[in-house]
Amino acid sequence: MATQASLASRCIAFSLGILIHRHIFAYGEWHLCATAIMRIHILTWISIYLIDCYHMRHVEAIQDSSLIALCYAVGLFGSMAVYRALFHPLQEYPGPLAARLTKLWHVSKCLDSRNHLLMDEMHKKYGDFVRTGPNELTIFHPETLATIYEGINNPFNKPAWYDNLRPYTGLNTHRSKYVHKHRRRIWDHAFTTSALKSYQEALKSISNSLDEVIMKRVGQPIVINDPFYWASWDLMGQLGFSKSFGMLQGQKWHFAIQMLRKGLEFVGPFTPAPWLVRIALDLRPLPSVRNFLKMEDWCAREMDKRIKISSHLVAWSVDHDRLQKDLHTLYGDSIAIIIAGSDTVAHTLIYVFYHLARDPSQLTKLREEQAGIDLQDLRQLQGLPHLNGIINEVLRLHPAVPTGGFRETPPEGAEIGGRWIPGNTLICAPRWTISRLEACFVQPLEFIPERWYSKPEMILNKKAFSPFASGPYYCIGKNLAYMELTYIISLLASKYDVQFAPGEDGRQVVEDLQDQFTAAPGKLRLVFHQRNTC
Ligand code: HEM
Repeated sequence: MATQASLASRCIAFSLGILIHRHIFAYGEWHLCATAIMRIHILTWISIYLIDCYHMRHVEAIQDSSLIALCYAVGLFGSMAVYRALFHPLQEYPGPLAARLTKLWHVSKCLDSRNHLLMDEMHKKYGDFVRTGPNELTIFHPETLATIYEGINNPFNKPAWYDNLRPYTGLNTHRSKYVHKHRRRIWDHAFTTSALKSYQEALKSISNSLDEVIMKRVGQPIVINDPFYWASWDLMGQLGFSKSFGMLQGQKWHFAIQMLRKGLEFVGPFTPAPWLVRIALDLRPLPSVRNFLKMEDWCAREMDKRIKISSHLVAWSVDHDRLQKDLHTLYGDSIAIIIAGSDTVAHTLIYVFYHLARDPSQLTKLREEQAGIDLQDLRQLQGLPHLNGIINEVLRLHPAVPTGGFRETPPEGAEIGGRWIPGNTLICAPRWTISRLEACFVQPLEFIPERWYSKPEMILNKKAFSPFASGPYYCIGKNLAYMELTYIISLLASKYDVQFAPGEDGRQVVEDLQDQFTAAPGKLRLVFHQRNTC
């Protein structure tokens, strides 16, 4: 009798697993409730065990409840696996079998945060359209970036990944187009031409501090990553919170930024599975997760002190008497300012100087076009073709956001690169591979700044170049980034010769690059020499 009851309960558990998949989990988004779902399942398991304890011995109760849980799991995950492998609308697209079944495949492959290399390998193996998740396509067709981003009324949506900062939501993470449009208008005030002009003084002062740091180490090997990160973070601290982090002055990392950079380490491996990010943030099992949360708190506290770029954002909430209501948005915005504005620029500077050290003729060309130019006049610098060519070529070969910037097709589906993609499919378009396609650039792996001004025939398809994205979510800091890059590169190029440090061959900076949504380059050791102007 007891055996029959146990068998019946296991059959019920198995069927329940299938039903829950087919009628509940197969619809809508569940990532935000991932921790609650996990807890409900564990509690149910414990409850079954306690009920069993009334009419069984302790060991039998454990066995029985575990078998019921196992049958339920087989029903649930079995149903998912059969549907994903055999009946899913993305069925026709090639890709690894494990990737069709679960995103845990992707997580396991990204433990070293080299998603850009993994995706490149997928492209070589499977072609332009690869199924990299149960409901995800990674598309390498040159048209993809333009299709998913461009156009004021672009129908593509931001997917679940952008909920990672919840409850905070910054400009870059609003998924509602309506809310984003409204917040973007407020942000726009901080990036007008006159606002950018008002940031020049801070930029020049921080660039001078950077110059002093390099000057002190002239003739000696220097890991250039540190000063470039310090400079870009100090500037964002100054603009975002009206307070530099003081890293260039102290020549050491600020604790909050150190926490942030350690915290970002968990973004790389967990990026493919937003539900896993949610569980990690709620349960805080890893030091990197705790660091990330500490950094969020720090940003929230600094935002309370507001000013400069932030002052434009805070002023609107104050004027509309909704400061308290907007706090989570303002905290999210402060995280957006410092992460989006600092990591990206430092990354780009590191690769610019990597290329200058590899090919000294680039420095010569930069100096030739500097002749007769007032290096303090940022407008003149922005018109220099070779300088801009170098920046664009670095952004092409080393995009600061190598694979991130995911989108979801609209519910009715969409065409990308001549193929119809079903609705609500997650689309990944890895810039790192697309901007190196032979179909789009002549000698795609070579560093040729001239292709951006005197050799346009070397660009076969400009749509493959989208380092700042485009359309309604394009990078609001693009002009600020060019302003920073042109000024800092010109200043250092005019004063120093640069070469690889003894024993440095430039491989580490490229090979150790980590893709953590924004990218973290490997170490680069350089030697700066004061320029001989005689
Ligand atoms: C080389 C420098 C930079 C690069 C390559 C870059 C790249 C990008 C990209 C690709 C996006 C779109 C991300 C997505 O779709 O999820 C983006 C968005 C954004 N960037 Fe940048 N960025 C740079 C510098 C900056 C700077 C200096 C700031 C200044 C605060 C900034 C602030 C932002 C913000 C706030 C967004 C979100 C815009 C929105 O959703 O409306 N970025 N950036």
